[in-house]
Amino acid sequence: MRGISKHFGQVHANVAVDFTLHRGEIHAIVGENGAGKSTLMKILYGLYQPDAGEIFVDGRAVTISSPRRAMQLGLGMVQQHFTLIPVFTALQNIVLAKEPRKFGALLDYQQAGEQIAALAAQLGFDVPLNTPIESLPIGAQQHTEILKVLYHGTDILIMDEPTAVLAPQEVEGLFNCMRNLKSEGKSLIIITHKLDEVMAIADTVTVMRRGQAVASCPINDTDPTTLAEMILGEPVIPTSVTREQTTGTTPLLRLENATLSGNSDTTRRQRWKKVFPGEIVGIAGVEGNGQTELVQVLTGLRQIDSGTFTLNGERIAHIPADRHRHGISLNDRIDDNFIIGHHKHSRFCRYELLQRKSIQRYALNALDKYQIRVGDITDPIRTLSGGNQQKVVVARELEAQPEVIIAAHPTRGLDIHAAEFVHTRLIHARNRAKAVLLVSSELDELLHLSDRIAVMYDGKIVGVVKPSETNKQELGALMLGLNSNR
Ligand SMILES: Nc1ncnc2c1ncn2[C@@H]1O[C@H](COP(=O)(O)OP(=O)(O)OP(=O)(O)O)[C@@H](O)[C@H]1O
Repeated sequence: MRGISKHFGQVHANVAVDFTLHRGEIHAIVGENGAGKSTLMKILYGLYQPDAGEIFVDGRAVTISSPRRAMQLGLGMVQQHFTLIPVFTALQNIVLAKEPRKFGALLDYQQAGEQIAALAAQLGFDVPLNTPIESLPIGAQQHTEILKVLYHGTDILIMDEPTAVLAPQEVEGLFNCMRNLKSEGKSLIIITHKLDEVMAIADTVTVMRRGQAVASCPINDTDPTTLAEMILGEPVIPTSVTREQTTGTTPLLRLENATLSGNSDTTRRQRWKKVFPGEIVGIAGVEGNGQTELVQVLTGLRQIDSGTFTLNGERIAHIPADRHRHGISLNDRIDDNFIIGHHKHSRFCRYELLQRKSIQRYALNALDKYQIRVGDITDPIRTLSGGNQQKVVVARELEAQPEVIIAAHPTRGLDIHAAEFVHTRLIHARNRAKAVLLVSSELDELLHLSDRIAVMYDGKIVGVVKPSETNKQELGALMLGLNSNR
């Protein structure tokens, strides 16, 4: 890609970007939220047209007018938010738009199924091909996306933050798959905010800052500190927050012997849970072990079948795991998204009328505080980069002075700087005697923030440990149900 530029209104998302990918290379793209990474890749995949610049594939100048054209050129993309059809099976999704036929007209799923099962086995994927996508865990959905892209004959695979939704164990599986594809001569582009992942998987790294590609080098010529500095454009100064001694003794949130029937016939049994004021309780677990249901109960989205659940706080913040479904209203304005759920507050609404000026002032203030860069505050929130959308959710929830904070993967998709900012805010909330329940798939985040970590396995809390008295190995074992004697 040479001299690629793209603007949206006032925002210059890409400014004269040069980007080169070699055959058989894994190339990482890093940069702050809103730096222009997704835009560059969407241009390569034909989702956006550049204002200026040229694209060459195999040395040939090409115009990529649509994803269909991109696919013809051997380009495939797994986007931040999957594009699968929930009610279709994995197999139906994979073959969509390239259905195998026999006798010219009849669909031949069997032949396609065999071919795809062989491909899945080769990559080490375990995808139940005949299950509807909506019933599959997120890791299997991602495998389906990858299989779909490869089934369509991809030489260049683009993945936008593929690890953001994966548990640590699944990340290793994805990396193995990437290495396999590379050894077959395929070329891969991965966008990620995690610099240890860049160091582990990439051959080359390109750094983007404010729409420009500011550096590109072999991975052996750099290190995480240098990369972080290039991303920010200034030396990284770690912030430190003091964890104050807090003394509350009345639990703000308590579950006792609570049971909840799952969607299938499993019974979720929460043995014990209480969160004192001024405490961060981390919830660790491999996805699908009851964390989602726990959050649903705590936020009132589902009722328990038996046992007790008490909540002593009045104001509860909820940072949901799936921001597109539960966190924001994609087609609504950015400023309106800042007050969803608080819109009846006298500050924003009088005589049943929204107070536009006051809402805008509030939103502008939050944008500034959380360093969210936007073109126009009245634009639909879907025009923001993924990380900036997440920042809006976090800002809205934390700025409402909640007493209890239920945060599921609050830093998912955030750059290092923004993630650190959110961590600081959660610790501040804790120091001010708020109760925080933090669900995260990142053990480092849990160990860094939590006062206690509860590990979930098969719908139960199988252990509660203090970060100072445990380590990743022990947590990992508990998460796999191997050691539940604590
Ligand atoms: N469809 C669009 N309409 C308007 N603005 C857009 C659109 N798509 C992207 N932008 C803007 O372009 C800029 C770059 O966004 P982009 O999604 O490329 O960033 P990114 O580096 O991928 O960020 P993140 O790490 O948060 O995903 C942002 O300021 C974003 O708001």
